[in-house]
Amino acid sequence: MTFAATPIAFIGGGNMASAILGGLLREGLDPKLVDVVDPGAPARERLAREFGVTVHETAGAALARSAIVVWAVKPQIFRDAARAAAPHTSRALHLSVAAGIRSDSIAAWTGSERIVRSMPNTPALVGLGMTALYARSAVSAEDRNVVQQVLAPTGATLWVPQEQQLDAVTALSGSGPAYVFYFIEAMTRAGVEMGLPEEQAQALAIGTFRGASELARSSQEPPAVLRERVTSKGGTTYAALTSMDESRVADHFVQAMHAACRRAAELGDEFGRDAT
Ligand SMILES: NC(=O)C1=CN([C@@H]2O[C@H](COP(=O)(O)OP(=O)(O)OC[C@H]3O[C@@H](n4cnc5c(N)ncnc54)[C@H](O)[C@@H]3O)[C@@H](O)[C@H]2O)C=CC1
Ligand SMILES: O=C(O)[C@@H]1CCC=N1
Repeated sequence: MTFAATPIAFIGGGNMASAILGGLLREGLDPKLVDVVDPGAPARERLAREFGVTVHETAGAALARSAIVVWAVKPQIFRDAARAAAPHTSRALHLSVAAGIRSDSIAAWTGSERIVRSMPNTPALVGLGMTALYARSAVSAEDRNVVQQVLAPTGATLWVPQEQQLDAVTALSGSGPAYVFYFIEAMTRAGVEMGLPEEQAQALAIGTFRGASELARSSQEPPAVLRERVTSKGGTTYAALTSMDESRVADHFVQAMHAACRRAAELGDEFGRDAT
């Protein structure tokens, strides 16, 4: 199966659906093969206008043609959305992007075992996403290959062997772009406080993240060595990092990510199969 000729449905047409769909259409998927279900009129209008796909207010028989169903709804409404779509999607390969919702729940709601859970991130919008994938045992090598093709236009993919590891991925790369934006905001604020115009401070902060990321990615050295190379003894970086260590910034940051990981697991409990 080549994805360019594969009918595909999206349940939920928001940020993540748009990122994946946009990538697929850029790579040559025919928009006539795409159905999107979203009860939100503005989302439907935007998807039809931007992508030329077929939009539906509710799930129905039109979904029966789809070989792949991408679940891109919030965890809180996954169960209701799944119950509405399940009668029409029993033959499909299911790909979920929802945080926390376990594949046991998705299997119970859809009546299917062909389920891949994924955790993408929003840089998928510019083709630089990081997506981790977990497949249930019923998923064939060919299905895995199809999922990788579907996500390839959004960036890099990797498989994790244990479903629980997706909670860690969620805390790391799923939520991670928000941490980077948080640091960009803080660095910009500091630049302004120290006398720079906001526009320049923000450009310097964004460019620094971009350059440092590329350096870390392309270098043979680990990030700790690259950090040490910036840090002259008794110099400015040393002053900043000493202040961060005194405030235990790294410890607090690690704790914050544990909170995100715990929340991912809680979402699975709160909104999963056994939730009341
Ligand atoms: N935004 C992010 O950075 C990431 C989000 N995710 C996951 O992706 C999923 C979707 O998140 P976003 O796209 O950011 O949310 P979003 O709010 O942009 O999109 C969700 C869409 O679902 C629609 N919807 C509501 N009820 C529905 C129903 N019954 N049937 C079909 N569609 C319905 C909404 O109208 C909305 O357009 C979530 O489960 C989230 O955990 C995963 C990785 C990163
Ligand atoms: O904040 C969230 O719950 C979702 C999952 C990862 C990024 N956004």
